[in-house]
Amino acid sequence: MATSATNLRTASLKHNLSSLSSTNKHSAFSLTLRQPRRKPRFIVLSASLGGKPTVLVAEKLGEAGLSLLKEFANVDCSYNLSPEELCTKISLCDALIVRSGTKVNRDVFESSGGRLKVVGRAGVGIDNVDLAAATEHGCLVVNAPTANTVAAAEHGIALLAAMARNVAQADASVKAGKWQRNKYVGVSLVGKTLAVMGFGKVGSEVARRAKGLGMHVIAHDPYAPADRARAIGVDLVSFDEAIATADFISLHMPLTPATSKILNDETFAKMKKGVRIVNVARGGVIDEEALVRALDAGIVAQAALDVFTEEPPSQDSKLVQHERVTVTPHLGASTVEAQEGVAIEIAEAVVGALKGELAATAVNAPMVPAEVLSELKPFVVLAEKLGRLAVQLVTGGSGVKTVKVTYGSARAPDDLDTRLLRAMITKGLIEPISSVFVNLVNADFSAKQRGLKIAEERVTLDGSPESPLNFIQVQIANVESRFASAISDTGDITVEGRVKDGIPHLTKVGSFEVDVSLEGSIILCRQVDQPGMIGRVGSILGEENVNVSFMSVGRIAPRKQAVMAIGVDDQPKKETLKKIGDIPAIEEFVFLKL
Ligand SMILES: NC(=O)c1ccc[n+]([C@@H]2O[C@H](COP(=O)([O-])OP(=O)(O)OC[C@H]3O[C@@H](n4cnc5c(N)ncnc54)[C@H](O)[C@@H]3O)[C@@H](O)[C@H]2O)c1
Ligand SMILES: O=C(O)[C@H](O)COP(=O)(O)O
Repeated sequence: MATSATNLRTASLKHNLSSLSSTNKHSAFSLTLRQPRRKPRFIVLSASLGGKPTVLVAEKLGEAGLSLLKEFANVDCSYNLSPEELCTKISLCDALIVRSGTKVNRDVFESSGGRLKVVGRAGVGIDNVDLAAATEHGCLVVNAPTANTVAAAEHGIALLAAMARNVAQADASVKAGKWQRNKYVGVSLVGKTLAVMGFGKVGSEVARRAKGLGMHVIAHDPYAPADRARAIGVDLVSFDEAIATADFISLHMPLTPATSKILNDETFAKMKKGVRIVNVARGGVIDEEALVRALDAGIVAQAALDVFTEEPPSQDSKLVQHERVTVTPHLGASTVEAQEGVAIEIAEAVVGALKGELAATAVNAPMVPAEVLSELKPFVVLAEKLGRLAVQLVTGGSGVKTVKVTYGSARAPDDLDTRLLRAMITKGLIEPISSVFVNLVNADFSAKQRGLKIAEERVTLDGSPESPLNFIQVQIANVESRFASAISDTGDITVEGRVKDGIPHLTKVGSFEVDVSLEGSIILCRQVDQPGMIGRVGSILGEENVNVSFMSVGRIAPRKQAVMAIGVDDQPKKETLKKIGDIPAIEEFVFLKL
C-alpha cells in the first residue's frame, strides 16, 4: 500500500504552536461537549428569579411573535436605539431580538453585566452579532433560518423582472413628467439562460420560479446534490460555464472567504456581453467597484441589488446612482408573511432558550465545564479542521452527500462518545459552504437538512487507552477533487489527522502521509520528488513575507511523486501562489483555509 511505503520526512521550519484555538469566526463556539448519558442544556435564566424575564425587541417584529413572547416575558419594544441607548438598556434585559439593522457588538455584551442570556436574530444572517463576544459572555445566539426563504426568492424574481423591463427607471421618469416609451424598451425573460449561483434554500426556490417563467435555468453550487437540481430540471454546471453562458445571473450563496468578491474584474471579463445581474444574497459577494467598471464597459447591461457591502450604502455611491442599476434597501425578507413567520420562529427559539431547552437553530453553544472539555478538546479542534479541509478539496461530482468518518481508538467502543466529534466534523463540512451555523445541538439536524449522510466507523487499536483517540479519518465519496492527489485508493477524498503533544496535525492526504500542524492555512503541492523543492517553495514564501509554520513531504518512493504540505500563518497573495504553481516540478497545488 502506498502509505506503508511512504517515506516521511519532516522539515520543521518553525514551530509557532502556542494556541490551539481555531481562527475561524465560528469556532469559538464549537467546544460544546455532550456529557455521556446526560442531556445537554443551555444556560437557564438566572435574572428571572421571582419574576418574568425581560425581552428587548430592538427592531420591528411581527405581532404573532410578540404575542408569544408576551405570554412568557415582559416585552420592551424599543426601535431605532442608538448604540449608547442599547448598551444602557441591555443591563435590564435577559434576551434581545434584532434583525440585520442592529449591531450587537462586544460593548453590548459587556454592558449587559452578565444578565443577557439570549440573542435572537429574526432572520438568517448573523453578521451583525459578535458571536465570539456572545459565547465569552455565556450568551446563546439563535436565529430563524427558514421562514424568509420564499420572500427572498420572490424578491429575487421581482428584481429580475423589474430590471428586465426597466420598471424602476420608467416609474421615476413618468413621475418626473416624461413619457419615454422608446427609452425603456426592455428584454424578455422567456428562453433566456439564468444562472443561479448557490443552489441552497433561496437559490432553488428562485430556480423553480424562473422555470415557470420559461427561462432555461442552470446552477452553480459545488456542494449541492445533483439529484435535487435534476428534480426541478436544473443542470449543475461549473462556475466558469455558468457565468459564460448566462444572460442573467442571480446570486444566492453565503458570504464566506471563498465567495467574497467572487464577481470581480476577472470574472466579469468572462461573462457574456450584456449580462444582467441580480443580488439578494450579500453585498460582499460582488466587488462593487468592479461592477461599476463592468457596467460602464457594457459587459454588464443592468444590475438589480438588494444588498450592499456597507448598509446603507453611501448616498453618492456610483453603483447606487448608476442609471442601469435598480436598488432596494435589503428588502428580501420584508414581506408581511415572512416577517410573521420569522417572528414566530424567533420568539419560539428565544422562549425555549430562556426556559433552558435545546434550540435547533442555536448558532453558538453554551460554555461547558473546563474539565469536561479538557480530554477531548484537541480532538474537537482536529475534527472540525479535518471537515473544513475535506470540503474545501471538493470541486464537483454529485455533491457532498456521503461522508465516512473513521475513528482509530484503543478504547472500548462505549468508552468513547463520538457525537461531539461528529458534530464538529459536520460543522467543518457545512460552514465553509453555507450560511448555516453548526454546533453540537444542530449538527445532525443541519446534516439531514442538506441530505448529508455521515457514516461513522470505529477501528479498535491495540495499545494504551489513555488517549481517547489515535486518529480521525474523514472521507467524502462520489466527488471530484480540485487536488487530485487527495483522492485515495478508495476513490474518496481522504484526509486523516492525529493529535501530537496536544496539537492537531494533518497526517494523511489521499494516500500520502504528511505531517503538518493544523493552524493558519495549508498549501498542498504534488510534485516530482527531487532535491531543493522545500527550499524553493520556502524561499518564494519567505520573499513574500509569508510565515511558514510547518513543512513536510510524503512520498511513495525516492524521486517519484510526493505531496508537500506547508502550513502558513498568513494568506499568500494570488501571485505568490502562482509562483509556486509555476515551479516546473509542481504538478498541482491547492491553498486551504482552516
Ligand atoms: N436579501 C435578503 O433579505 C436575504 C434573505 C434571506 C437570505 N439571504 C441571503 O441569501 C443567501 C442564501 O441563503 P440560503 O438561506 O439559501 O442559504 P443556504 O445555506 O440554504 O444556501 C447557500 C448555498 O450556497 C452554496 N454555496 C456555498 N459556497 C458556494 C460557492 N462558492 N459557489 C456556489 N455556491 C456556493 C451552498 O452549497 C448552499 O447550497 C445567504 O447569503 C443569505 O444571507 C438574503
Ligand atoms: O439574513 C437575512 O435573514 C436577510 O438578509 C434578512 O435580513 P433582515 O431581517 O434584516 O431583513
